[in-house]
Amino acid sequence: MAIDDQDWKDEQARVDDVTRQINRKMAVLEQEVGAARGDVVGMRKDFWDEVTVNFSEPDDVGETSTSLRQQSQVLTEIELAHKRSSVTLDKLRRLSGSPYFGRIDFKEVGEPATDHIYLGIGSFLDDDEETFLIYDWRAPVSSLYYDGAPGPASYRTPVGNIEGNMELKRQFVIRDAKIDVLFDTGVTIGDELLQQVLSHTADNQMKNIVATIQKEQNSVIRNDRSRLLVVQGAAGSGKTSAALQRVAYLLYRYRDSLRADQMVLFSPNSMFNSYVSTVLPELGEENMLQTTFQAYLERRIGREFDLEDVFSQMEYLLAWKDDLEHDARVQGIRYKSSATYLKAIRRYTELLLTEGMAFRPIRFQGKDIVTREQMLDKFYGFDSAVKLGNRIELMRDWLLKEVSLFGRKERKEAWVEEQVQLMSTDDYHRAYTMMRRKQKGKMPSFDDFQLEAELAARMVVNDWLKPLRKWVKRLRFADIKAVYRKMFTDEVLFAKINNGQLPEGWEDFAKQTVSRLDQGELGYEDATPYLYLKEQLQGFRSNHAIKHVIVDEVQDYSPFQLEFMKRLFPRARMTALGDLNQAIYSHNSVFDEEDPLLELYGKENSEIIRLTRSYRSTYEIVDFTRGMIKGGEHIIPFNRRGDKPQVSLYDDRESMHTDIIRDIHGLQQQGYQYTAIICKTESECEEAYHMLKEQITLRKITKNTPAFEKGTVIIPAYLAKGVEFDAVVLYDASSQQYHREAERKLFYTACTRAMHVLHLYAIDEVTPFITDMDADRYVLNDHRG
Ligand SMILES: Nc1ncnc2c1ncn2[C@@H]1O[C@H](COP(=O)(O)OP(=O)(O)OP(=O)(O)O)[C@@H](O)[C@H]1O
Repeated sequence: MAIDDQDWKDEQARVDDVTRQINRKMAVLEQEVGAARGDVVGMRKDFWDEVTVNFSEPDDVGETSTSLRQQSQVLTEIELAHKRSSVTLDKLRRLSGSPYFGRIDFKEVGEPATDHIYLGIGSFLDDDEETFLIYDWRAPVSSLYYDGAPGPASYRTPVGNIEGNMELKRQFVIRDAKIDVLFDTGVTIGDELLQQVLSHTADNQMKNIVATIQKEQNSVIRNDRSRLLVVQGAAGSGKTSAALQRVAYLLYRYRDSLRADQMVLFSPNSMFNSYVSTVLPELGEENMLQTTFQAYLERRIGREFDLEDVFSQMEYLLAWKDDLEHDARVQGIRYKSSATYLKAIRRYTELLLTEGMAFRPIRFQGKDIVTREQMLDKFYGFDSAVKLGNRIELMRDWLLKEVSLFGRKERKEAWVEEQVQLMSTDDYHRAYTMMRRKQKGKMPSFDDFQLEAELAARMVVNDWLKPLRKWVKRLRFADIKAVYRKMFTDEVLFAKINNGQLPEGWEDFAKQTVSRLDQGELGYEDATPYLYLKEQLQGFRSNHAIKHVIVDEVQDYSPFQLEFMKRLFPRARMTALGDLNQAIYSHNSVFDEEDPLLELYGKENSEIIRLTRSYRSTYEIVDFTRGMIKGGEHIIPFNRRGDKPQVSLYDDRESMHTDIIRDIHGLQQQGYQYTAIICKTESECEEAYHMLKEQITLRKITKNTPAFEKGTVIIPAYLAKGVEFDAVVLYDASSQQYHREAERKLFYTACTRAMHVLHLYAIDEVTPFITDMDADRYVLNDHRG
């Protein structure tokens, strides 16, 4: 809706006024912060002058500690005030150039006047601290802006619903305190503004979207009812964005009881972690904890095995060979990621209460301290009601005692005497000091030589037994690897724990599992089950401090892994975001079957929100990509226009490379700063990189790349998950590379990374994922002879 000149002038006058007030407040705060900083530094320096330190009499000691406590309290208060002022100052700095982005006029039922509510990324009060000149976008009243249209409207507050009438909804773009764009709008947050925002080029970090949050995204952000919130959304529908604004919202809404370090985000890889890490600080909030599931597995079992990571597994599976070994591995992966396997392991642990446990004997220099049989006798000698975890703990205490008894006897052995002779002067001095301490100042006597030698022997034995004790304390005597391995060597046992039957392909994948274990390796598909079994035996390690877990790209998790996470964070609520069409791994996905995710906390505690509008890519790119997946017609492209994707076909690789190089140069000239050449695998990236790197400046992205940076990159499709580029050049979209159904989602994921330009190159024949769709969704350039 057009705004008349007077309106524009009035609004600019208000911007000027608010900015003036912000700047004034900033000047005051800057002084305060400077002074407080001086106070803290001064206090720290003078700390000891201000307190009376006297330890000579008991009364003085009391007085001294009170004085110390008071001083440190004063210091803490000053520091806290300093921190608060710094945070406010940061917020004001962010507001000063662009104080707000929206306005609503709302007349509450029963109130005489209409309120003019201006929304920004933080709130700001006038000098009297009474009137809100700017409301925080997360305040209850702000939801009107995102959800309502002019007319009767209401919003929820902690004390109930407020009804009224929205008389106006206005949007602004303010830069350097000058209004650039101003218009009134209807239901949705103006398409015009979205057009502007979305036509910008990519950035090396994700941006906040608070000015243009859409209604359905707002329902994700403000949902605080369910234990589990599942967000299923198309590629580019704003799942990650909504999740991050949701964290900011929750931190605001529950600011008295929720801190950023009580929330954790599970990301698909570490590059993604860096990509999203600026959104919350931009919104004035501290970052939540960020990790990957892989990093967690590494930490828990990376020392026990040569642990395969999910990307290496992916490389193996994509280097597809039509052989039995490959098929068996896929069958194994599917089974091992299922909830059925989880139940089988539970049954197995029940059986272990009566038989089948495996132990490593406790030995020292070839001598048995406790044999395997003795350990089994002890383990199965406990009352049957004692749980596995408790038994292992009791075993640990018993074994430590046995090691001590053994050590005492060992002191008289000849090797100990030899070691005593070899002791360094320092060590001997240690033994001597220990002896004097025992004697409590008595005069040395003739027997002391005897005692000194005994203590030296004790020291030697203790030092030598230290690693063994540590090993016992870490419960390494429970041979979890053997217990896990046994499942795959005993088919009767396996059938028994698996509903009386062997899963399909068991013989083959069991052999593979055993062979890898014997080489000290653990496949990615075995990692979580192994850890689960380990925890069943040794007790679960759970994190009670975390109150909220956000799982991005949740389709990449198996039901097994999600169950595991639920146990890992027993007190947490979960937000799970994903897209069925981007489930690129071979394992079962939590999105595979009939919403197994909803079983996790029970349907009554779960809610699902679907996002169908796609914002990242132009209309033409979305129209093309949705043509390659089932149900694609439900994805609604945002109406930002661009060129149709170009598909170029060649006879040979050399001509294809020549054109790719020309294409990249052209894209650079057009000002696109983020361009990706996306390959299927890392090995394909490697080959292409060598062919292209002389002619274009190219950076190779691998699973170890920590941060997303500007320029032209070459990247395997599975690592491009979650991020976006101005232009995507899809390297080798030929039918030879992409034709198996299992590759469809990977191909889709790669293509949906493009914001403005999508160019695909192929040799001989184009993938059926493209040729099966209407030819008018793309432009074909056939360069074959
Ligand atoms: N309401 C919005 N206003 C402005 N930009 C938006 C909005 N929603 C999404 N976007 C933009 O769309 C792009 C895609 O968003 P995001 O990465 O959050 O989507 P996603 O659903 O997680 O995507 P994918 O599953 O494909 O990784 C981002 O550039 C984001 O800034």
